[in-house]
Amino acid sequence: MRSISSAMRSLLLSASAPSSSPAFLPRSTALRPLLSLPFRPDLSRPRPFAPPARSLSKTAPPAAAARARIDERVSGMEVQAANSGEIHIIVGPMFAGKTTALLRRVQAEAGTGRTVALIKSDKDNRYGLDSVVTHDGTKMACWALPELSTFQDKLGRDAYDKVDVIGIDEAQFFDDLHDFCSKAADHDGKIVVVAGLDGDYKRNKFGSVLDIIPLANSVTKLTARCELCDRRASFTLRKTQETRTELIGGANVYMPVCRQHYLDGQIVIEATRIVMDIERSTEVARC
Ligand SMILES: Nc1ncnc2c1ncn2[C@@H]1O[C@H](COP(=O)(O)OP(=O)(O)O)[C@@H](O)[C@H]1O
Ligand SMILES: Cc1cn([C@H]2C[C@H](O)[C@@H](COP(=O)(O)O)O2)c(=O)[nH]c1=O
Ligand SMILES: [Zn+2]
Repeated sequence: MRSISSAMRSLLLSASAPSSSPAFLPRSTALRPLLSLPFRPDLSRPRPFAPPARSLSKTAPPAAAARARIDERVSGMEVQAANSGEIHIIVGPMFAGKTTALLRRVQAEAGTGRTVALIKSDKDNRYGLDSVVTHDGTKMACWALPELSTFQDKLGRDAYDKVDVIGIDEAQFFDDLHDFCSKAADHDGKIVVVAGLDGDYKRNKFGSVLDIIPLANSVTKLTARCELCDRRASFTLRKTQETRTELIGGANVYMPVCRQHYLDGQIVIEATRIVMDIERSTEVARC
C-alpha cells in the first residue's frame, strides 16, 4: 500500500468496499525494435489515393497501353497499402497496464515477421529516454521524440517505408497525434498502436488521445486496482497540490482509484488546500 498523507488516508480509508482485483496482463520481455524484413515492393512514394487508370481503347499504341497497365497495378498496390492501415487505441488511468499491453501487441507483431518501431514522448524521462518501460520494469527500445512529425526524418525515408507497425506510448503528450496517425494509417498503410491517458488528474480529456477515436479500428479502456479498496480503478488521483496538467511522475505523485475514492479524494485535497491557506494567513497575521 503506497503511503499517502495522513489526512487523506484517514478520510478515505473510512469507506468499506468489497475487494475484487482485476486480472493483470502477463509480463512481457524486452525486445530490440526490428528494422529488417525480406524485400518488399518499394512503395516509397505513396501518392494520394488515385482510382485505377481507365483502360485505354484498343487503338492505343502498345507502349501507352503497357504504361497504363503498370499505372493500374501500382495504384492498386497503393490502395492495398492504404487499406492495410489500422489504428488501435489503449487508454485508462495510470497503472492500468496500457504500456504493458502496447509492448505485448508490438512484440506479437514483430513475432509474425513484421517490422516494428516504438515511439514515446521525450517528456517522459522517468525511466530513461531510450526505452519504453512499464511500471513493472519491462522495457523495449524506442525513439523518444518531442513531436511525432519528426519520426520519418529521424528514421529516414527508406527505413520508414519498411516499418509495418508503429507503437506510440504516452500519446497524451503529442500535440500532432491526430495528423500523424491519420497519415500513417490512411496514407502509408501502417498499423498504429497508441497507448495513453484518456483523462488527466481532473478527469478532463488529456491531449489529443480522444480525438483519434473516430479514426480507430479499436478502442480499449483498461482499469487498474484502486489503491484504497482494491476495486477496479478508472481514474488517476494526484496526491500533491500541483495544479498544472503536465506533471511527470509515478506512484510518488499519482494513484489509481475507483469513482468513490476519486470523489472522496477531491474533497480531501480541497479540504487540505483550505487548511493550508488558513495556516498561511494565520502565519502572515502573526508577522
Ligand atoms: N494500483 C495498481 N493497479 C494495477 N497495477 C498496478 C498498481 N500499482 C502498480 N501496478 C503495476 O503496474 C503494472 C502496469 O504498468 P504499466 O503497463 O506501465 O501501466 P500504465 O502504462 O497503464 O501506467 C501492473 O502490471 C502492476 O504490476
Ligand atoms: C494523471 C496525469 C498524469 N500525468 C503524467 C504522469 C506520468 O508521467 C504520465 C502517465 O504515465 P503512465 O504511463 O500512464 O503511468 O503522465 C500528467 O502529466 N498529468 C496528469 O494529470
Ligand atoms: Zn476505491
